[in-house]
Amino acid sequence: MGVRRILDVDKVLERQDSGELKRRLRGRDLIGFGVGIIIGTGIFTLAGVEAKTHAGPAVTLSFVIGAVVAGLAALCYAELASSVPTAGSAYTYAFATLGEVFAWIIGWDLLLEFALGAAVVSRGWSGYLANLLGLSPSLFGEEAPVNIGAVLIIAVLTVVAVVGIKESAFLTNILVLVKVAVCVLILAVGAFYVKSTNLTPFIPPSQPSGSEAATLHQPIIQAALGLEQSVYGIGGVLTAAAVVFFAYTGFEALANLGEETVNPKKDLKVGILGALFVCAVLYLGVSLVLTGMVEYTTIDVSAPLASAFDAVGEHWVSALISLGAVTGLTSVMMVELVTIGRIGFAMGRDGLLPKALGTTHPKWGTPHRMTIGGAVLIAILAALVPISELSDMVSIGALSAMIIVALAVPVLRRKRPDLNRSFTVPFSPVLPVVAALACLYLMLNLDVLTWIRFAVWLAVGLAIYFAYGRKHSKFAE
Ligand SMILES: NC(=[NH2+])NCCC[C@H](N)C(=O)O
Repeated sequence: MGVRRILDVDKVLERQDSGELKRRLRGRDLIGFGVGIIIGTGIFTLAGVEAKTHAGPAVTLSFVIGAVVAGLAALCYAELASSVPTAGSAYTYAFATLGEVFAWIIGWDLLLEFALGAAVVSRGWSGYLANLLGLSPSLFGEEAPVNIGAVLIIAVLTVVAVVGIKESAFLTNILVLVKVAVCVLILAVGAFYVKSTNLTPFIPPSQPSGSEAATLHQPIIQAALGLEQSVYGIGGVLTAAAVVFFAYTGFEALANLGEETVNPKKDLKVGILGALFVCAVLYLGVSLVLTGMVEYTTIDVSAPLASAFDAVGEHWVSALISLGAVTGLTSVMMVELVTIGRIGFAMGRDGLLPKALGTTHPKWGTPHRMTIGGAVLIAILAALVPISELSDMVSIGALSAMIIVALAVPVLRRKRPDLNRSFTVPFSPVLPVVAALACLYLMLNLDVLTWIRFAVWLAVGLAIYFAYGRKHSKFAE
């Protein structure tokens, strides 16, 4: 009993027609949402930071590794999202394959990923805006006791998310056009300033890291095996790959839009794989241009791309980059808020969260209670806590959900061979297992402190499940 409560896939499919959420999204909107949440701080900041500190010019290789792992996971998401379209994504897939307690843990994990994603990005947004408009750092900067900028942007975007999915898609599409244009501009202008001397040696030789990092800040695999700490070399490229993986996370949000897509069987797979592909191409280009323009040891980590263009006298490009970053981060938060609403809605509908959260607004057709509730928590967090360094928590959350999703692919094929699958991962079960192992490997390259925080989060989640969800679940009735 209990642990083995499994949600019947046919029940999930029946809900397709419940009409609680409104089917208003087309393929173009999904690509917009996908690119909207994917391109953000990862490419604007982390690429430069990791080139300087871990990988040198080979940070482009780290982005290739990240793209391959994200691509494998995306194939698995594409299969499940197009065969079992739902607002719950990984949470629902886990419910249909592994059972309720796993579903709860994954749902809890996704809430962490998307809430922290929004909170971390809102603080970054506030800082960029302050730079762009010369606003006071005591209200908008990291040192602000209450980060007003972060709260304001979350509040505004929450209104849009509540009013409608079509409105959210419209705003996201516009923001995405601006940020993609800025990325293309970086490539077009930057290409003229690439010097091959900056790119050689492409993989700087491995060297002992100057300072011994405290155990808490070592990759858990290094700490566990007592490996010597070093930077650059192949090891540095892999460490950087785990960090820049953050840049690819977020595409999973599309799998939460299955009940709002006009033609989910066709459009979800195209959206997930298409958005990731577009972003990967841009990332590889931008990271190559950045490391080709600036000698990696001299990268300015506070604004790597903008200062690279300032250094060559192209100040107009650097101004547009700041604009691209602000619009880019706005769309990331927009999609995070939309997604939080759907995940909590799906969990509330099953009774694992309060049932009131699992309802939609009669007029707007959005999960308004969960969206507003989630946004309030995000705003409080972003206002008061300097959480910028928590981006690794977002990655660990995304990676662990990806592992479950990858494993759910072969499990669901065995349980329900009859399902109408409009897309299938090639070479299952080999490819899904490789995907899961690759995600696990990147997780092991995240630091000890991130693992401890993650374990605490999951423990709190389990406690809540046994105190609340287990009794209130629809399956307990
Ligand atoms: N839910 C998430 N994974 N959110 C984080 C998205 C981060 C985005 N990929 C970036 O580079 O800024």
